[in-house]
Amino acid sequence: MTSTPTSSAPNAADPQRDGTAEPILDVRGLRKIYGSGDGAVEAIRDLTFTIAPGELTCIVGPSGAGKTTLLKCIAGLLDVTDGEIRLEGDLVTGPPKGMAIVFQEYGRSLFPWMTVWQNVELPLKEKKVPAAERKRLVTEALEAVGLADVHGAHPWQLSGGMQQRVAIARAVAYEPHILIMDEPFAAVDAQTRAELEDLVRELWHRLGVTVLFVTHDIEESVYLGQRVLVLSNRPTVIMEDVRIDLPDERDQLSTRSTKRFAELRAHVYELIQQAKGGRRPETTARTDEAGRRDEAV
Ligand SMILES: Nc1ncnc2c1ncn2[C@@H]1O[C@H](COP(=O)(O)OP(=O)(O)OP(=O)(O)O)[C@@H](O)[C@H]1O
Repeated sequence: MTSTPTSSAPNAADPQRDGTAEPILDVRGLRKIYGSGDGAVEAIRDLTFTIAPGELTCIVGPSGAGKTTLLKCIAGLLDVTDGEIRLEGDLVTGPPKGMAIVFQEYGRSLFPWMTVWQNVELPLKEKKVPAAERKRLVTEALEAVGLADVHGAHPWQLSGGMQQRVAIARAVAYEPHILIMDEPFAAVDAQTRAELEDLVRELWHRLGVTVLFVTHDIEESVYLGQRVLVLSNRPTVIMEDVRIDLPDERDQLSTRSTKRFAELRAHVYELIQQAKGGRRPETTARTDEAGRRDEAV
């Protein structure tokens, strides 16, 4: 296994690691089994991690590892089988107020009959934000994602990348405490993807929002994150919590061409390969209800 030092060059916002902040998100002993009996599928076996306020954390794992299941549990869209999830100290039992989610399928998450402005404004109306405040929030959000001049267009008149910017504007206008992004750039071309990655880092810096970003793309996770949580194969546990000790100022060209970037990418890649091959960390043994030790291989 590639050895990767994880304690040098602290990044800008890293209060959790030095113990100065209460976690905004606290996932403890999370287990999720779909169905029951012979047809039961154990998607997540045992996940425990915390996210500090203001952190930008990426999650990667092999296909089918349980990434979407984890996000759905965090978003209160799925009941957990065991364990608990707390957001800002409160147990998650349904969609939490301080959370916004950006999905991969922007085409399905925007309403085609509404203008860009109306799409961004909609959750604010549902939140009963007064009209003047809505106008300010929508204006600022559209400016932040570079779409102020197309506010009257409909989503289908925009490129895929622009539509995803609308979805991001809608999320940030909501002023979430935590922004969850589920493979948001999987469906756009490489150049647009790079622009959107930089947009996420810029908004994260500017707004101070906590970001949890799920991706299939190892390079993307290293470029974006302060941490990368690498998940094992199903039933999921954490393979490693990798600290991304790259400088906070990142640039698509220079950052990606550094030696450290290459080392971190290789390390995460190797972990994923090991996960695909069935390796699991030694600490994933779990005792089931009958008291039997269920050793991970
Ligand atoms: N509703 C469901 N009922 C039964 N099994 C399910 C259900 N949803 C997901 N699963 C199973 O749980 C496991 C994890 O699925 P999940 O979609 O969370 O993985 P993922 O890591 O997001 O996958 P991908 O990377 O391919 O998007 C998979 O084996 C999947 O088949």
